[in-house]
Amino acid sequence: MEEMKVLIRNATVRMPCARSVVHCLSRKRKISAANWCCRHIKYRTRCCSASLPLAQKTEEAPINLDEGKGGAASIVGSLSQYLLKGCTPWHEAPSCPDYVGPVEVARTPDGRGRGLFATQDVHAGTLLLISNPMAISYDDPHRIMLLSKLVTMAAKDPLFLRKLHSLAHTQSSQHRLEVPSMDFLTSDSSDYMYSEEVVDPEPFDPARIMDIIMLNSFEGEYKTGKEESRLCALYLLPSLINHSCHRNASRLIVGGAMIIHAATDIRKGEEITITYVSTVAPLQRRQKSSLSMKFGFTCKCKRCRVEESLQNSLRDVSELYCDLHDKAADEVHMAMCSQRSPPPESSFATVLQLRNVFDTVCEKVFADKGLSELEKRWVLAGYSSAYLGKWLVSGYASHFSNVPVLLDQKVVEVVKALRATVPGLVHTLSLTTFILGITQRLESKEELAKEVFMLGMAECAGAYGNQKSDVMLKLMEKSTEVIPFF
Ligand SMILES: C[S@@+](CC[C@H](N)C(=O)[O-])C[C@H]1O[C@@H](n2cnc3c(N)ncnc32)[C@H](O)[C@@H]1O
Repeated sequence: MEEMKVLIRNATVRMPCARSVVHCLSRKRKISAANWCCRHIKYRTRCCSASLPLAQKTEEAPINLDEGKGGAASIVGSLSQYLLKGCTPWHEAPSCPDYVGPVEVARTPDGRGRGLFATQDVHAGTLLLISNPMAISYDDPHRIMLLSKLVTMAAKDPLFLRKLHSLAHTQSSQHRLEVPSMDFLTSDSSDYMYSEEVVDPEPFDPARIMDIIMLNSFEGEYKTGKEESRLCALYLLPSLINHSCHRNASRLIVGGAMIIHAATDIRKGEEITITYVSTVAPLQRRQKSSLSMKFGFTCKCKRCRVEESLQNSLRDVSELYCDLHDKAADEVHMAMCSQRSPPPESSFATVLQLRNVFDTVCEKVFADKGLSELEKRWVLAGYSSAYLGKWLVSGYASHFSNVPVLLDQKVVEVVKALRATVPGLVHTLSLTTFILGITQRLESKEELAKEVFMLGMAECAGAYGNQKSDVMLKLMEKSTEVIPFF
C-alpha cells in the first residue's frame, strides 16, 4: 500500500513543490526543471554505458520482459505509459489479466500459517503475480459495500464461497486451514460448475466473511484526476502473502489489479514477502503504529528479532526518535514545499536533534560485533529519516550545491540500508536520483556516480518491475516529484 501512497499523495499534494526542488537543482545550469533530471540521467547513461549492463541494453536488446507470456507480457508496454503518467487517471488503467509466475503456496515452517514461495530463482523486477480482486469497493470505510458484494457472489457461486473460505478469518484459523492448490486458487467457476467438489461443507456465514475481509483485505488510495479516493479490495492469492519488515517483493495497484514484482533477487524456495505497512521506522514505532493494532499480530520476521535483541542498548534513542519524528517531518515538508527560500538550517531544531539520534545509532550499531552487515543495515534503515531530515533541509537551502556536506559516505549507506530492508520503494528511488544529480557536479566522482546509477536502476525495477531502459530512466526522473523523506 505504501507504493500507492507515494504515487498518489505526492502527485497531488506535493508534486508542484517537489518540482520547485528540481527547479532549484537546475537553476544554475539554466535548463528547465522538467529536463534537468532527464538530462543528467541521460548524461550518466552515456558516461556509464561502457560498464553498465543495463545501459548497454538500451541500445541493443531491451531487458527481458518475456516472463508474462502472452497476456501479461503484452501489458508491460501499456503499463509503462500508465506508470509514466503517475498512474492517472484511474479509469485509464490498462486492463491486466490474471497471471501466476514462478510461485506456489505452502505452509510456513515457523507458525505464520500459509505463505507464498518462489519455485525458481528470480531476478529483481520479475513479475510474480497479477491478481484481479474477488470484489472491490470505493470510499467504503466500514467495508460494508465490499461485504455486500462478496456475500452476493458467494450466495450465487459455490466455488466462490469455497475460495473465500480458504482465507483465514481468525489468527488461529490459518493453522487449521489446508494449503490450497494453485489449480483451485486460479480456477474459473465455469470449470467447476457441475462438480460435486465445490459444495462447501462449511455454512454460509456473513460474519465469517466480514472477519475474512478484516484479516485479508487491502486498502489504498487512487486518483480519479486531481481528486484522491480510497479503494478497498479482497484478492485471493495475494492474501496468502505474509508480511516482513525486510520484504523481497513489492506491489502496485493498477486499476483494480494487484501486480506483485520481485523487489530483489529471490532464491528458489524462499518465501515471497511484502510489507502491509511502512517499515521505515525502528521496531518500537512499527509495533506501536500498526501491525498489532491494525492486523492483530506481532511480526515474527528476522529484522524484528534482531531489533528486539538490541532493545536495551537502543531504547533511549528509539524513544527519542519516536518523540521527534513527526515534528521533524513537518519541518522537512515545510522546507521542501516552501516556494520562497527556506529559513536557515539552524531554525530546524527538531530536524537537527533527530540527526544526532542517527549518529548515536550508527556508533552503537557499528560497534556491535555480533551483528552482520545485513543486520546493521536493517537497523539503520529504521532510523534513515533521522539522517535524511538534515540532508534534505541543507540540500534545499543550498540548492543541492553544497557537495562536501551532501555527498558524505553516510548518504550512500542510507540508500543501501533502505534497499536491503525495503527494496522497491519510490522514496528510495527519489533519494538515489537526487544523489545522482549531485555526483554529476563532480568530475572526480565517476565511480560513485556509476554505483548510485546502478542502485537507482535496481530500485526502479524493484518498484515498477522490469521495464525497458528508456522507461526506467524516465521513471527515475519522475521520482524526483516525491520528497525522499519517510
Ligand atoms: C493476509 S494473511 C497472510 C496469510 C496467512 N498466513 C494465511 O495462512 O492465511 C495475514 C496473517 O498472516 C500472519 N502473518 C503474516 N505476516 C506475519 C509475520 N511477519 N509475522 C507473524 N505473522 C504473520 C498473521 O497471522 C496475519 O494476520
